[in-house]
Amino acid sequence: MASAAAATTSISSASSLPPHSHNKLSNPSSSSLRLSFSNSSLSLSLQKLFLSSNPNPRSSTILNVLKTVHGSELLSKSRDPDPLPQSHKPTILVSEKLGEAGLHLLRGFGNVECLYNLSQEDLCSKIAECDALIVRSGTKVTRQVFEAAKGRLKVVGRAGVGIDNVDLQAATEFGCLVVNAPTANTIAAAEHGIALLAAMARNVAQADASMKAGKWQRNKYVGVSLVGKTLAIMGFGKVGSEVARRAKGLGMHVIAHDPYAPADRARALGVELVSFDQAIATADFVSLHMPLTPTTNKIFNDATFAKMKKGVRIINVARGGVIDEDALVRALDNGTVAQAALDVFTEEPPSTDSKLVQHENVAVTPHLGASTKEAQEGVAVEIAEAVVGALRGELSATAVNAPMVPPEVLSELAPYVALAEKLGRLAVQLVAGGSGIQSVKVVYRSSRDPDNLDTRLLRAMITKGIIEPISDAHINLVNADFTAKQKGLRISEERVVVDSSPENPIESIQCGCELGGKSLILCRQVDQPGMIGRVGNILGESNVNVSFMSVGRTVRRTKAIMAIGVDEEPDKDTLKKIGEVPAVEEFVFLDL
Ligand SMILES: NC(=O)C1=CN([C@@H]2O[C@H](COP(=O)(O)OP(=O)(O)OC[C@H]3O[C@@H](n4cnc5c(N)ncnc54)[C@H](O)[C@@H]3O)[C@@H](O)[C@H]2O)C=CC1
Ligand SMILES: O=C(O)C(=O)COP(=O)(O)O
Repeated sequence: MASAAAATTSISSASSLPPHSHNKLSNPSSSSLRLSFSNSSLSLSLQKLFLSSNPNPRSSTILNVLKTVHGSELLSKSRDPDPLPQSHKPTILVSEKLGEAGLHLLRGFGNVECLYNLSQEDLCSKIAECDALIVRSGTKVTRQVFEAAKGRLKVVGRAGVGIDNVDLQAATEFGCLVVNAPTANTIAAAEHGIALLAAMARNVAQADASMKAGKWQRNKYVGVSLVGKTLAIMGFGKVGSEVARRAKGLGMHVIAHDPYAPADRARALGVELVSFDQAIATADFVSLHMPLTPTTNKIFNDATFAKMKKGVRIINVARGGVIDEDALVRALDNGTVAQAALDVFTEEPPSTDSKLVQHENVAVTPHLGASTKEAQEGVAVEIAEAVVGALRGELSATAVNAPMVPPEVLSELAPYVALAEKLGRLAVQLVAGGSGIQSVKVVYRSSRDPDNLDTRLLRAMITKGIIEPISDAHINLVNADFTAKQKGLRISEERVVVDSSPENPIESIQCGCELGGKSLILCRQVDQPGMIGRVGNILGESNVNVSFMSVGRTVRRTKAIMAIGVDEEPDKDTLKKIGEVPAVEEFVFLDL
């Protein structure tokens, strides 16, 4: 835990002091409920209560958070922050070959089991004993795997980039974090792309096979030059950019298509960003570097091959699934595509009689893009660190299904993170007695330009705080949003620019909870025995049914507040009797 800087939270009504409040204080307009945070503990100190009997049924109560310094266990299953008995180390299953440096790191933290080539059935029966699973591209982590884990699996680490072999939706629903290792194999994949490009242009693979078959076919294997040719990079991310940089060095004219890539990054490399159709229509070589997603699935098909320049050459070190392989065979047969160099396939390994693999104008490698010694050691360490961090409950910068926050944003927001969760938790418990919230509005006040304020993490933490007290499921950062949506809870955000020190990324956070169909008596009183009974009796005598009650205090025998949910509105006499209880300083009836 980081050392504590005191922080203040204030609670106030969304509306101005209403005419129906019952206030025994001299200066009602300045009243507020103050909560202070110190280290990870939350203490509540009532100063003045500022309450409203708002005729508007959608009145909201707002918690304002200023700053604090906190550490936090962000990803632990927080009902049980340390679900493993202290004596037991976590079990980490490694289902594909991983570099030794990564294994060493993992062994220093948990019990590591390396079991390669497991069938789905064996994986499903093993997974219930595991806290973490580390895979590469060869293991299918399906919904059945998450179901079979029975809630124990906390993290799946993908030792590489592509996570198309992991069912992310299922992982999220089961609250299982998925992390990957997005940077360590970039250069290896880019170099393999360039190797395939050059080898294809000069028929290296085919000529090699021919010579080994005893032939000397100099005329058959005349190639094409790269210099001056146009290369279209499809997917201008990490690998695509590195391929572009290298291709420029070979004297190629490089264009790229990527709907999400910033133009200035392309410009800096001397690459022109163009539309999909423009890229494929003008390129002599097309190199694929986009992820496999529902949008990119078979994006290269009969229709797209037909738009390509006759005699185009295709390189794929991304994913086999982005190409309709039958369509590629047709395009190779009719000469639309002159050659293809493929590292990846829809089914891996492809069948030995695959027409594509056997095609004389196709060169293939068995998914070797990331397979250099350097990349494999790097990936292993990158994923081991991410998995160990996740098992410790830390936030991961490479989380795939939880808010991914760049390290610099993470360090800047760290003081607010734990507090944001407490804010949500407090809002739901204090305001709604644990239920009945329909929507939540979070307002961030900051001197920053709203586009410069990454609030995904804070939003997720607030959601976790709100959902956990009203859900039976284990809630963590991964499934908080999903569970909120399932409960029909709407969460909206607003960023307000204020004039404050630019050093602080956030001046305040407000969390407003809108309730539906609730009636509430909020009461501030001297903390003394019998208060719950006295107020309860008054309500009981008037046949007013209590739906929930929560009490908080700051200093023993000094000040307390009480929130009482009621099924029906108490009449004036009943409210008067509550006001006449000597220890009650202020109270209000809210029809929300
Ligand atoms: N063959 C191998 O061993 C390896 C394969 N890969 C594959 O390469 C892919 C790219 O890796 P990185 O560059 O590290 O990922 P990245 O995330 O840095 O780049 C992917 C780029 O594709 C873009 N993109 C998304 N949808 C697109 C679309 N419809 N059209 C065009 N562009 C689109 C994204 O905006 C992004 O810029 C990975 O998803 C993985 O599948 C990565 C490493 C090794
Ligand atoms: O990182 C990627 O996306 C890859 O395709 C590498 O896959 P691999 O880890 O070699 O099975």
